[in-house]
Amino acid sequence: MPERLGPPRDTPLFGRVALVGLGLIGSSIARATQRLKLAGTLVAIDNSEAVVARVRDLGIADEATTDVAAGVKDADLVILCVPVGACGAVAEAMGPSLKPGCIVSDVGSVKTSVINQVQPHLPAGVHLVPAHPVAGTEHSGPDAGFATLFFNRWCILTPPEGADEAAVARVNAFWQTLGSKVEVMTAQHHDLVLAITSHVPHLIAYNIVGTAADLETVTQGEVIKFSAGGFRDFTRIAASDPTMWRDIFLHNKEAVLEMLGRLNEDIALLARAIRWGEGDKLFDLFTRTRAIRRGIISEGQETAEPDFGRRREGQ
Ligand SMILES: NC(=O)C1=CN([C@@H]2O[C@H](COP(=O)(O)OP(=O)(O)OC[C@H]3O[C@@H](n4cnc5c(N)ncnc54)[C@H](O)[C@@H]3O)[C@@H](O)[C@H]2O)C=CC1
Ligand SMILES: O=C(O)C(=O)Cc1ccc(O)cc1
Repeated sequence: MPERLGPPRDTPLFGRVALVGLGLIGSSIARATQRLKLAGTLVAIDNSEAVVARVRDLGIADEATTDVAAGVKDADLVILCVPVGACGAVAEAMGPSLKPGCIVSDVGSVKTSVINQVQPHLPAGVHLVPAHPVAGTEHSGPDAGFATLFFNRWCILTPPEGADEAAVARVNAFWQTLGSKVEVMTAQHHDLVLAITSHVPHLIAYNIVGTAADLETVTQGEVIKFSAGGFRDFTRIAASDPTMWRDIFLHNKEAVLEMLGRLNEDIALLARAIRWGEGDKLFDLFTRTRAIRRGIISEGQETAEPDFGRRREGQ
């Protein structure tokens, strides 16, 4: 397995690529696209003047603008890298400027809602191929991105029924060139899987850090001083961007509530086992979960170091 991104391409995969939203994910795609020469021209679009100015300073795109309609004009590939709740408004603003044959994709952590928000605003002949790179950190903004973020990570494509196969293949090739392993599934299935593997874990982290902060009998100093590994890991997750995560929960409501219901039932069973001294029940569960963790590591999905350590591999 190669440890680094491949060499730059002789010919770009796409002519004009427009990224909307140059935060952690958008700026990581920009850096990798530049390094691998995946685009003839790379356009950065963000509604924040400060972000556009920073992108120019960093030199991670050929053009940078706050004008989404102008920025996507003549684009062959547009990737929405904004919070999921902003996708509909961006699609509405850019729809009339998209050229026929253009591929519109995104990186949202929720898929059904993004498809429902975006599809109605796309003119005929424009292809929607939603994507979700399952890679990230708790940091945000254009300075947080790095070119190797997607290397050896999964990227899930959720093409709607009847999606243009050639467009799906091109988006697949794009993510593979960024170093991702690509899997295709329905948006509904994606939202269910990610609810339990990503969304509910983040909710638990936000909750436990909030609960610890509200305790009256334990001081904040003690929480910080005696943070064992588990709590420290939760605080990293709970430092993730509030706008992004608010949108994820509001836009994956059904799946998250379904998984939370299951979780509540299972936590009640654990509480009962503790109350009644049923050590064998606790032991059996902890043995099963240890095997799951070891399976994840041996499949190479997780390194000994957490995600943010990957930054040291280089920009
Ligand atoms: N942060 C993570 O670890 C991951 C995030 N994602 C998804 O990627 C997307 C982006 O997340 P991040 O890069 O972390 O966020 P971020 O907060 O770092 O960047 C978002 C950028 O979008 C811009 N923006 C917001 N609304 C806009 C609009 N209406 N028009 C133009 N620009 C707009 C903001 O100014 C900001 O620069 C989200 O949908 C998130 O669910 C997916 C995988 C991992
Ligand atoms: O920082 C972490 O541990 C993450 O879980 C990053 C992350 C956040 C959102 C996604 O949709 C995918 C990955």
